[in-house]
Amino acid sequence: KNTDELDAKNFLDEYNSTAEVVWNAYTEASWKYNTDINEANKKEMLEKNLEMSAHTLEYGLKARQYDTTDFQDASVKRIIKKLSDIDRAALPPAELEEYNNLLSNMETKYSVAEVCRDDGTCHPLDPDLQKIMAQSRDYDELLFAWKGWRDSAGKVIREDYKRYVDLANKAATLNGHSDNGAFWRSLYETPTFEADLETLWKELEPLYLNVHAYVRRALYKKYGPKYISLRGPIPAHLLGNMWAQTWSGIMDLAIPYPDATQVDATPFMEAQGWNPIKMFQESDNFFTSLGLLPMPQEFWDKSMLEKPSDGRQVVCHASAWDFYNRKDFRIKQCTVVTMDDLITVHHEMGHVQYFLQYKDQPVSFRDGANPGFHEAIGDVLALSVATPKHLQSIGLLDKSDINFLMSMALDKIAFLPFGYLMDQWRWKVFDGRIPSTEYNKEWWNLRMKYQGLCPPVTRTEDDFDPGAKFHIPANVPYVRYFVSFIIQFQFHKALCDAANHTGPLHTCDIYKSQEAGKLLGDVMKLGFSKPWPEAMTMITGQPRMSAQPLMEYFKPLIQWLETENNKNNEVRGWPEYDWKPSS
Ligand SMILES: C[C@H](NC(=O)O)C(=O)O
Ligand SMILES: [Zn+2]
Repeated sequence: KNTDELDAKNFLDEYNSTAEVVWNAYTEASWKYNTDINEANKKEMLEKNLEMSAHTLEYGLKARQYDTTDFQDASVKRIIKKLSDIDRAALPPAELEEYNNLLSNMETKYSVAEVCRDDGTCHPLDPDLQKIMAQSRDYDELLFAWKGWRDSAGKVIREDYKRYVDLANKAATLNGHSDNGAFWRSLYETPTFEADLETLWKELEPLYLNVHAYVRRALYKKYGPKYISLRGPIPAHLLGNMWAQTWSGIMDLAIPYPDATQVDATPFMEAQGWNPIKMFQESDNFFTSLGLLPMPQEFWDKSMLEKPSDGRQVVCHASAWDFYNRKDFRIKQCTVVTMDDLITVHHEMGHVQYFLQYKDQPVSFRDGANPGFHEAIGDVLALSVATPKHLQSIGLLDKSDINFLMSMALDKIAFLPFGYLMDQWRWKVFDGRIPSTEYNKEWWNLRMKYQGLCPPVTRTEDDFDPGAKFHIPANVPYVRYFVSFIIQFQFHKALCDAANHTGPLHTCDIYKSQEAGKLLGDVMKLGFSKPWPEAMTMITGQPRMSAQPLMEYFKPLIQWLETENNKNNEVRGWPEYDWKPSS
């Protein structure tokens, strides 16, 4: 083994400069394919992917030659350790090619899937089916979109997925992990990670049960006893979202005080002629108001901020892109002018801000402190943007606190069980606790256990409902969003303290606070260079994930919900777990 630290430093310099070139080439090809899905672009992307894996393999094997035990420089040790895990590059060439083809085929099938009516008109997920799921209040039309999407997008990738699991596990074991789920969890560098997540969920479950019971009552009023049991699970297609992962789409049914001013800024955005560019400029303005970095001109020149109207097929799922040349950063989003998408704009801009802040780190450190950090940044700013005070200041609405907190809870609290169950399903698939013969049964067992949902129509193993959620065909881990929805409230509280905010946490708007911006900017500059508990301590003064700030933020609503649900003698949970809606 090579114990020469100077030699290792030179090796890492060579790695860094060659990686920037190879990763940039792949990212450009991947962008081209994602914004113009066709065979030629797919071929180019797959070639560049193989070149990237060849580079990862070459340098990964060299990195493994070093024994860094007695090295002085902690960063050199950290990078050598990270390089030594070569992920899919460990697969034999034929299987690597098969794996990459599987991944691009699954993501493409998802992105081009449509649901067609008897009259021949067909609907893509974005914007058509998403709009139906958020706005329709017709039980059968919702069922048409819900079942149609799962038939068109989920069912068709079930066999691909089975093979993907085998290859992902093979790559993981070749890198010394027990299975691919263990590899994904290793990115958090936290031996007690699973126990920590369960502790957080147990603390937050009572909040979720209160929101679930309250929303079930609202849906009962709308759809009646045929379709809703006040002691049973909720049919999964009635929650205002294709995956029932956030519920603000049915805020009109759940609003506590209908005569207090509306909570949804969408009508105001439309009335004032907002367009996607304006939404991104508004977000950029928020970041610079904190003293954070503005988007570079290249961002405005090269991003795709709307769904193209020239017939190109694109991957509409919103994403932020780092081109690893310290200059080029983009967002790809099929933006619609709604409050919901204004929040998503801030989410994606948070990723780009992180890219900008750590762009001078070595490529191995151009990542979030952990994947949850990366997902949290944009949401932290959105917590300020969504406040009545801030929306007023940008000429949008005003309203009562409970209505506002309910709209936030329908997204932030409703999401927690979904964010938690997605990778519980995948970790069990990867470690064999869920065999392929039970993919769908176990998916719905988890959907029932954590979310208190049931399918509106019978599901079988001919279906593959997890495949109808982007991150499954796209091989994007998901527990990062559960982590993000916890830590974003820790960050929010810390930044509000830095901004000398006084009063209840949910009224805090850090807009224009240079102190808050500096705190956040300094953490983003670290990238992946330090273990995330150090980054957490820099912001919050302590190293752990904690549910306390989220509970503090929602405190006024929790009390209101307890009172309201007790008044209605609501059952918390779904003891009638085998109830089914009439179909
Ligand atoms: C929460 C997650 N966000 C994202 O992919 O950007 C989702 O959309 O499911
Ligand atoms: Zn994200």
